[in-house]
Amino acid sequence: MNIIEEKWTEILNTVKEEHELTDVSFKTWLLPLTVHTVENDTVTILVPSEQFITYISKKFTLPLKVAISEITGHDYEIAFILPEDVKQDKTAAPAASSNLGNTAEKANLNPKYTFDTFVVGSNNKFAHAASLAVAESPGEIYNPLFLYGGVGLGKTHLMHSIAHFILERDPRSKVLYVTSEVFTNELIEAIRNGNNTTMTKFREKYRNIDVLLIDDVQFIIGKESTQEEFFHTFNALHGAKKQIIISSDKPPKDMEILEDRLRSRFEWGLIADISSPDYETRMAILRKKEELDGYDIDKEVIEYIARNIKSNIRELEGALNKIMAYANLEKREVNIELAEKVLKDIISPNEKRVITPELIIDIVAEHFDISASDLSGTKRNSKVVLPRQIAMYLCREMTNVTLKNIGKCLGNRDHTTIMNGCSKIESELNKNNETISSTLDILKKKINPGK
Ligand SMILES: Nc1ncnc2c1ncn2[C@@H]1O[C@H](COP(=O)(O)OP(=O)(O)OP(=O)(O)O)[C@@H](O)[C@H]1O
Repeated sequence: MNIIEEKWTEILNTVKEEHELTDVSFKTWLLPLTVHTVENDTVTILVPSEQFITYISKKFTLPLKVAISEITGHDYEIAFILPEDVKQDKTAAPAASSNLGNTAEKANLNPKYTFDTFVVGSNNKFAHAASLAVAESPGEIYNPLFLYGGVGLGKTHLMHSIAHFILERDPRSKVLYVTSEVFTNELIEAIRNGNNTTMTKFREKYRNIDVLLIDDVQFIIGKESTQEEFFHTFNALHGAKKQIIISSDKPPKDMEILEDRLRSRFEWGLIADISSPDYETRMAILRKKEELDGYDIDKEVIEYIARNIKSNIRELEGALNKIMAYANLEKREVNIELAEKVLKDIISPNEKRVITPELIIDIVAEHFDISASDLSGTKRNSKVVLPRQIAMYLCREMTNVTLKNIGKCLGNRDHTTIMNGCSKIESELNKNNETISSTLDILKKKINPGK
């Protein structure tokens, strides 16, 4: 064993300390690196993944060189090699330092969605590494970063993680996270006001930032003026080397009615997908949630959930929450019998999603960032009234449940209240209220992703 191999752990730890790498960066980039050869004063380092050799070489060549020199007292050149090129001795480009943005503003982020709480599995390994690379060097390497995957698989969680990471490193950075729904609604509002000031304000908000994260971009596709405005926003930010991160339910090539000029822009940077988690990842996610929420649950119960809920992590977490809520309410022990009882509506034998008022209420509440009990409660402020009417409307549209029973699920309201709520939404739709209609489209898709 040569001195570099002998001191490899110390070298990596020195890079970590001197460059203040977080544990997640250290684990993702440095720990997987191993010494391949040391010859002619060159250390060749084996990088396990092809996708990130450019990033690793750009980011870590110099720090590794310095750490090696400090620890061994001797200067070495650094080269990188991939497993498939081991015999061909292919090397990568030298390093450059990174440089983050400046001035202030905090985005609207969920504090729980960070890299630390994100479980990495084979389904999201690439998307996670791509997100971390962008978080570490916004605007520099992969621009835009386009994340895609099915409903509830962690796209939003990753986007928020990137935003938190950037803001933690540089609190002055202007980071803005919005759903495409918010972008569309603000644009509709600005156009509706019909004066230049509101449009100028809208443009200032979206173009005068360092990092724009736009979630669920599929919902702006086909909306002409939103697409047009987004195109110009994209160009302005990209041209100024500002980072853009986009999420969608499918890759740009499969977005049928996407304009070609936007499609090609979406494909400029890096496209990374998230697929459904395998059993081990589902177990790890449930374990993580158990740890974060301070639960102590029987392994059998966790395994039961992981075995039966396969394609949506939101549902996976929802199942655990439901069991815990039920156990608390009924003061019952959390065991497999309880899990089977509580989850019987979710876990149907043919795995078809059963659309119930409870499911609709949960999804509407989450969408509007309020609790399900707010929806069925008696509060009458603007934050809950519209979501409640929307929940009533969707329950009637998407289930065969009677008005009376919908009323029961929504805090024992009588059937005329439900009818009135539905009529309010219908009359908005008749007035071509685009905001409500796009919100309903999004919610229907969340409730019934297969449709
Ligand atoms: N790998 C993961 N580790 C831990 N939690 C995860 C992971 N992936 C998803 N989750 C959790 O699952 C839930 C749903 O994830 P998220 O909202 O990010 O999905 P999404 O892909 O954006 O869904 P949608 O298509 O509906 O917008 C969140 O509570 C999130 O924290």
